[in-house]
Amino acid sequence: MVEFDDLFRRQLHELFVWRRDVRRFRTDPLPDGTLEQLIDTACLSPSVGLSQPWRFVIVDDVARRRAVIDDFKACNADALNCYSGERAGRYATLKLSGLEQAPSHLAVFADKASDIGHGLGRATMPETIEYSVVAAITAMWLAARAEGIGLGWVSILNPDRIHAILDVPQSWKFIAYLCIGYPEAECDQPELEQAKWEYRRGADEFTLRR
Ligand SMILES: Cc1cc2c(cc1C)N(C[C@H](O)[C@H](O)[C@H](O)COP(=O)(O)O)c1[nH]c(=O)[nH]c(=O)c1N2
Repeated sequence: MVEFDDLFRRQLHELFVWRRDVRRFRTDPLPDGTLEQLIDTACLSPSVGLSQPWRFVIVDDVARRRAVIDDFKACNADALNCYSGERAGRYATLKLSGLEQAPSHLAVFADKASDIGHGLGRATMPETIEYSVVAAITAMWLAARAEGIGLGWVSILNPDRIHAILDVPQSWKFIAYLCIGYPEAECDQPELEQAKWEYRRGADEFTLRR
């Protein structure tokens, strides 16, 4: 039996407040085994039917990393074209990935074909496989922050292209490309809020009672 006290609860809250999506990394590598430990922790996450559909690809190969960076640049240029006027100007100033500096790259997929869990819980909602992988990424995000490690989620990518670059099974659906490393700075405010792109709203805006 494990119990958590008030100090732990306060610190856990601070962990939530100080977790950031990080785009600005120091280039020094993580200590050996750190990434594997974070993956171990992520694997403690809930998953539909205990399906454990997360699949992790540690991307060390320089040519594959370069191809991912090129894909990000192309997708980000396309994304910029979707805006006009002042919003476009602001988008152009945003830093939306730390791919060039982050010492570790981790791609995360959902295995749609795995029989682990025997289909429990997903007959009516097959997308719960993807939800389970996102739950694991969130756990990893918090676990990393607790170690002083930053994580940045990059989604401005072409999933088919990432699939080809990383040469993974067809049944794997691309979920996330994560940049991981020590952050240049800590902050309790989202970078997009600092850049006045969007602001964090109160929970009452998103909560209904019925
Ligand atoms: C599914 C998904 C996908 C992305 C993100 C997040 C999530 C959940 N975020 C990070 C996002 O911008 C960030 O979480 C919010 O701005 C809030 O900031 P904090 O995470 O609280 O620092 C993100 N950030 C970024 O710079 N480039 C990106 O491609 C993405 N993609």
